[in-house]
Amino acid sequence: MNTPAATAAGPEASGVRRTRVKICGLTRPQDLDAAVAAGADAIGLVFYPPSRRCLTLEQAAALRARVPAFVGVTALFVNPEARLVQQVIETVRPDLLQFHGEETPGFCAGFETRHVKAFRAGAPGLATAAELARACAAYGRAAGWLFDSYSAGYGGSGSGFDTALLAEVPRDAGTPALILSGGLKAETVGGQIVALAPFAVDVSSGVESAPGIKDPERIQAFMRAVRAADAARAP
Ligand SMILES: O=C(O)c1ccccc1NCC(=O)[C@H](O)[C@H](O)COP(=O)(O)O
Repeated sequence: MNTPAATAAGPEASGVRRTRVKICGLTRPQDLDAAVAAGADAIGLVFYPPSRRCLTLEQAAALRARVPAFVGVTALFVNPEARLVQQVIETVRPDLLQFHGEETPGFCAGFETRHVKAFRAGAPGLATAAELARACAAYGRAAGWLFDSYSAGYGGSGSGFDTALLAEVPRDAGTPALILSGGLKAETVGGQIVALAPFAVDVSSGVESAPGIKDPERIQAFMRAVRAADAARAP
């Protein structure tokens, strides 16, 4: 469960006043349009075959073509072959790669496209705040560190984690952006934003009616909750 525990990083730590939002695991054009219309900053496309949200290159390229200027596209992988990542880069042209598996820092940084490294908070080796902070430090070339829950599978599970584990994650200017994820929904995201001041939040299950099927009303409710929390913590 996501608990808005106090951490070393208070709402002022990042200086962020508008929390960025990524809607992840899109599979249908109408869901993409709904995310863009609701004001999402970025969308995520999954390239992990066991996932019910996994796309073919052709499906992903068709979705990508609908994304307007200034909305980012992120391609998600779990322990991929470099060849798949390269194919996605060439076919889909994502703005960011997002790695959810045990990819090494060198692998993640070995492509011309920048990346986000996802961490499963609470997993063996990432089960204390100090362990999580140490793991982040190894991925200093990432554009962002995304914190997800530790559950069966590698992500998009809809379950949260104890956010006290984020207490030692570096938040200095110039460090990778802190992206909060894992089981967020309209009812809970505001409290997390006020407590943790993440640079961005990332949601999939919490705006779905079924895996891979987004619900426009849940997307809108999620965006409203984020904006209300931003307003609540404005100076
Ligand atoms: O969506 C998937 O099926 C998936 C599979 C493997 C790795 C990552 C995956 N999704 C990641 C995300 O959707 C988000 O980054 C994050 O995990 C949020 O998930 P949720 O708890 O469902 O909001």
